[in-house]
Amino acid sequence: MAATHLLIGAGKMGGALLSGWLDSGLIPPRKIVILDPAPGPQAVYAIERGAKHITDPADIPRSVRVVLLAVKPQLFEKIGEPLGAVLSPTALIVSILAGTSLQKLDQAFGGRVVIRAMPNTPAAIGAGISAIYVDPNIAPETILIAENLLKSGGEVVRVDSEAALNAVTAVSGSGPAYVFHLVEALEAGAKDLGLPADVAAKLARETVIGSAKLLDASDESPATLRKNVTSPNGTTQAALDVLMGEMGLSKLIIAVVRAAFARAKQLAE
Ligand SMILES: NC(=O)C1=CN([C@@H]2O[C@H](COP(=O)(O)OP(=O)(O)OC[C@H]3O[C@@H](n4cnc5c(N)ncnc54)[C@H](O)[C@@H]3O)[C@@H](O)[C@H]2O)C=CC1
Ligand SMILES: O=C(O)[C@@H]1CCC=N1
Repeated sequence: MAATHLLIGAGKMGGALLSGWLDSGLIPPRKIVILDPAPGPQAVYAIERGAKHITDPADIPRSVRVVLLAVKPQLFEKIGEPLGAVLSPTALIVSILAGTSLQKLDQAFGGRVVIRAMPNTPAAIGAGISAIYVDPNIAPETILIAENLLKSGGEVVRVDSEAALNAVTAVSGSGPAYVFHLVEALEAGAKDLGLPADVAAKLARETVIGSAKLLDASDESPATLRKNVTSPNGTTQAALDVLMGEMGLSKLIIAVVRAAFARAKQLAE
């Protein structure tokens, strides 16, 4: 069975998407080639099941038709053009690199169809959200191939400008880190009140997991679910007076996503 799909960079995000391909049965392992000098655990699992592992771009099979590019943006500067020289001229390139513009990608992969996407790590368990931007001239069947690569990791939305991908990166690409830090912060708050470390960690973790599951299962908005916790003049009200006050979380999160957005734009320069 000739390999058709190439993953370049099988680290945290490339590996997460690779897990989705295998778990959903979208691509059989024998059709996958992994180019990475130090593949992560999901890639090792795929290689054990028949995916081909290479470390030299010269070994990329000519049969490869679809490429998922998932190396660090800084590395792309070095390996982009050499890759362009060896890939099939008809290969479709899907790039998940933060802030790496289509213009830069086209310089390396000129003549090939290139689609930019921004996934997130919950894709590893099929609970991700990805956004893609596609040039309006790209054929629907080609777009479908790119969407399917991401759909095995969760939901996919389309944005209508390349610039919007930098905002997506700041919100959902980096977003899981904000939520995990919320767990860390809640744990710190629990310890500050004198709870034992193991109890603090469990309370924080299960509160975030349970709230996310409730949000997922409920038809109510996040605002209604928040109000459902809040008794007039009760404890939650006292907390929300701080959380939603003058220097509250909304202002902080707006500053947070703006910082990520600025960095994504900087990477594109
Ligand atoms: N981690 C995340 O949550 C997300 C990451 N991204 C994007 O995904 C890309 C990868 O990020 P991570 O997976 O976090 O990084 P990572 O460092 O976990 O993975 C990068 C992989 O590239 C490999 N690599 C190094 N040199 C290579 C070479 N010459 N050829 C092929 N592979 C090589 C490394 O061994 C590593 O396995 C970045 O461009 C990032 O912007 C996008 C969305 C979310
Ligand atoms: O931190 C980063 O640059 C990448 C992009 C989105 C999540 N991780």
